[in-house]
Amino acid sequence: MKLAVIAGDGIGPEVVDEALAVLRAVVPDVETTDYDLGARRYLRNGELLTDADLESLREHDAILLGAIGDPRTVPSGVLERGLLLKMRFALDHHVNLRPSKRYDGVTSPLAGNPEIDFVVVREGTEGPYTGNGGALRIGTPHEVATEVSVNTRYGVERVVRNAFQRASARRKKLTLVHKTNVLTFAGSLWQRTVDEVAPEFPDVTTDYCHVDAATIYLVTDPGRFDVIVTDNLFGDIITDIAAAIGGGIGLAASGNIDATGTNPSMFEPVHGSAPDIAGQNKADPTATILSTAMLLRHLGKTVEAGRVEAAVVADLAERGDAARSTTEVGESIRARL
Ligand SMILES: NC(=O)c1ccc[n+]([C@@H]2O[C@H](COP(=O)([O-])OP(=O)(O)OC[C@H]3O[C@@H](n4cnc5c(N)ncnc54)[C@H](O)[C@@H]3O)[C@@H](O)[C@H]2O)c1
Ligand SMILES: CC(C)[C@H](C(=O)O)[C@@H](O)C(=O)O
Ligand SMILES: [Mg+2]
Repeated sequence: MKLAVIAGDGIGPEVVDEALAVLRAVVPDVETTDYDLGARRYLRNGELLTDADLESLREHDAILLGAIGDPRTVPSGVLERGLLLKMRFALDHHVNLRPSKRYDGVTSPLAGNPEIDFVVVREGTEGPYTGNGGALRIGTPHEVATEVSVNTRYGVERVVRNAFQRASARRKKLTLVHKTNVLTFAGSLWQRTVDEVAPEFPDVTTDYCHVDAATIYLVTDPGRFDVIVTDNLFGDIITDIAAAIGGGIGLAASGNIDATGTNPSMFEPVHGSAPDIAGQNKADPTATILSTAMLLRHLGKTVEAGRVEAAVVADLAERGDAARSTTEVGESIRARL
């Protein structure tokens, strides 16, 4: 198994260290290649993600990433767009898979500590993320900025079909989250695509929620969701809510998947570089460890993935509220493998 490792910025290296130690314990012969990508390299030589980096990343079975972005030293968007999004787009990571699950022993901030178990299939290569737009008369009172959302039938259909497949393998309910009452061009394309793919999955019930209402239901009635399919930006926003209700951003894992298998998929925590706690051994590495389990499962290493998940589940069941350091959590999970 050849794994590319991008520790990245802020807490990235801290959480990735713990995840790699877990991974090495279950797959001792994993071959890793470290990539110096992120703020340090950008500030040193201006490089973000070169063609050579991409070519080399493609030689791996999968990519593990910590976090990208260092708002204290690099202007917002430079690393996020020029590196992270460039990689997701270049490697055609169209399925951004973000499960939300409240594990036993974890307390949700929601009243009654409800069971939470749904998956967001976030489109990963289109929407308002494509960089299609611009600004005129910058800095003047007449400045105009546009950020165009790109939605193609091809791009929407492939994630919708992927989401149906996942729903069919789960509780058989698919909810489209969008804003069809206002974003009528894109909304119509998404809704029609869901309606047209639905007959291929007669066992799956479909539902629709405007994204604003979805934020209500996520905190009042998360049990109504099984699989959510949504666009890139709505998916970004609701998966931070999904992380929070599931017990915290430190537990939320994700996969950026090229479902065709042409390019290596990339696994990373949902959270960012958390500059407020970076370098303090405070970040929870659980999200990155669970992302590693997703990576193993994606590569067909189901036994190893199951071992990692079981160790995390056992640790969470007994974790309690006492604050633990990054390294303590990592050690505790490894001890339970
Ligand atoms: N995929 C990524 O690499 C990714 C994702 C989100 C944000 N970012 C970038 O990260 C930087 C910081 O962004 P932000 O502050 O909006 O979001 P963030 O996710 O980094 O932090 C939000 C809050 O969550 C906390 N947090 C995050 N991860 C945690 C963990 N593992 N354990 C405990 N607490 C944790 C932080 O301390 C902070 O209070 C920005 O540059 C942003 O663009 C990158
Ligand atoms: C850093 C940013 C580009 C990224 C996104 O918006 O996809 C992040 O917020 C995430 O959720 O992975
Ligand atoms: Mg986000």
